[in-house]
Amino acid sequence: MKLTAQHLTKTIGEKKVLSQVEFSWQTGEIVGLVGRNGAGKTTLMRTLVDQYHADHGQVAIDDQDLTAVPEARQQLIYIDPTEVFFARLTLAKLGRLYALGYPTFDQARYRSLLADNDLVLAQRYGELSKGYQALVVMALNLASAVPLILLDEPFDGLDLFIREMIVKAVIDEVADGQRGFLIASHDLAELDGLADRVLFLKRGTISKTVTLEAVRDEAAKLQLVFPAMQIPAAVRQYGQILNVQGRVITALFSPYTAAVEAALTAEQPVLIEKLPLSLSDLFRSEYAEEVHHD
Ligand SMILES: Nc1ncnc2c1ncn2[C@@H]1O[C@H](COP(=O)(O)OP(=O)(O)OP(=O)(O)O)[C@@H](O)[C@H]1O
Repeated sequence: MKLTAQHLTKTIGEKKVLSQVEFSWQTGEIVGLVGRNGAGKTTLMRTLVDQYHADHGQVAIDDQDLTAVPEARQQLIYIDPTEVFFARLTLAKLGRLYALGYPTFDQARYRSLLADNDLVLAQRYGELSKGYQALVVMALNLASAVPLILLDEPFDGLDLFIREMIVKAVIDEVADGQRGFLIASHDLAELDGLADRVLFLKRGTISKTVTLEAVRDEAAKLQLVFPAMQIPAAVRQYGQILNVQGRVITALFSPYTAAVEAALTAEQPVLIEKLPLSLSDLFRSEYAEEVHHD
């Protein structure tokens, strides 16, 4: 099953929050969604499920346009625990509520997921700590048995063990290819190990899509020191400077080809060393220019 978003545009007040957003995502895939604060990640999720009506554009699941075939939305879930009703409801009531919206909802699985974490049906959502609230949201997502699951900041404020539980649940769920996750997160380290592909949201649109494995094959993060104090032109021409400390330059070269390597070697570096390339480096490189402009 595949979700396709095309030309999605959403203006809120005077602000064009989303502009011509295009991407696809399918079951079996874990896709990360990253962007700076206010980039529009939550708005994108809300627009995908029609909580916000798009001004333009389409969202389709397989070949079914969600506006023309609204029941196809039951293949897609976005739980927004900031909705006011959440806090006052018991976990039992939340289960019943989601079972109304999602006919596939499995009450037995919901109860068992809660019990695994010592959560009791009579407890009110609003009385739980942040980590346990996150586990309830995950239990609702999984019990809904919906193929395409949107997670908005699922790791925010969670301790290591609860984070690991959520990561494990996501990995287990995609293993048989029946489910897919789109995860918006600022936890780049967590997404790095988890996402197959990462969408970068910038100025309201998907500015870049990165398959982490592919980028690690074709790009290189290098630490460089040159005899002269000045940064050689080749570094600026082929690379994106991530950091300069004294004479030590850290830069990202994407792609890192034989020609780029030759151009750098021609500058007779005193040090040229490959460093592990992380999602944080790609994030820094993608948004560096915005930071300088702020
Ligand atoms: N209901 C709303 N009313 C007014 N402005 C809104 C509303 N929803 C979103 N926005 C604006 O849209 C922009 C994008 O917000 P959004 O919450 O989607 O960003 P985000 O990428 O999820 O941010 P963060 O990482 O900080 O959570 C912001 O400028 C925000 O103020």
